[in-house]
Amino acid sequence: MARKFFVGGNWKCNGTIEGVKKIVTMLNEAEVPSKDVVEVVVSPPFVFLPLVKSLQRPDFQVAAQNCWVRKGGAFTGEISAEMLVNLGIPWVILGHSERRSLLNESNEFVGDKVAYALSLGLKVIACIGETLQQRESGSAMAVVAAQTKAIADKASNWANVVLAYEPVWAIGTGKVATPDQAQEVHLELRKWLHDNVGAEVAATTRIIYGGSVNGANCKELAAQPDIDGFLVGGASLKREFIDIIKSLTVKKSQL
Ligand SMILES: O=C[C@H](O)COP(=O)(O)O
Repeated sequence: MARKFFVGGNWKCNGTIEGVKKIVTMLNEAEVPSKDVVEVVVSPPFVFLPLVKSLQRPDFQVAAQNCWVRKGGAFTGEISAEMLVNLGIPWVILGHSERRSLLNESNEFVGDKVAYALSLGLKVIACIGETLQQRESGSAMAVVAAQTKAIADKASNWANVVLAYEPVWAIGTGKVATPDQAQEVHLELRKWLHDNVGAEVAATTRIIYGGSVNGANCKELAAQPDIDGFLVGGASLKREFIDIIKSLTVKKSQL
């Protein structure tokens, strides 16, 4: 089964009502491949989710940027997975490196979150990635394997998981991984899934890349055989996000 190209736009902690409306209008007017070819999911901050969902074109979907690890209740400031389901939000980003590093989310905590969100029927963009220090010390693959294992240990339904490889050193830095660097990790991750979860999951799970993706570098990355799309930060707030949505041409493996 072919893996459908996936492009996520993570707006992070940005936006105003006016700004959000402008981005949605820009995306609504864009000519892009059909949803049978590319799956587009934009992730505004929680407070703008209903607005974006109500204004956005029907072929695009929305994602929350986080949710609580268990059933909601007395957890001031948190948003529960149940609430996302209630609002009809189909996707949630979990384990983003900004949450792992700034809010001390551990591998196990992220694994629990992924499992709980999946158990309620949400689809999950699960983020993993190594720091520069970890890459330079040669432990990049061990780090992403441990992060993936914490998810795999608890995840029930891989059909609803997109794995986002986001090297921390490439996030918001303008320092994108080279297509070869990204492909190398994606291929290793697919092998890890094959050996530890199963051949079917390895063949069908989308592994997307994030970290300084923009309109200029997206095509070469998208041509790599194991890069199944992108999770885009800064550029998802700009017109070039449309170029990224359209970046899938012919895979290197198909040439
Ligand atoms: O979730 C998106 C990533 O953090 C990438 O962000 P960036 O495209 O601004 O580097």
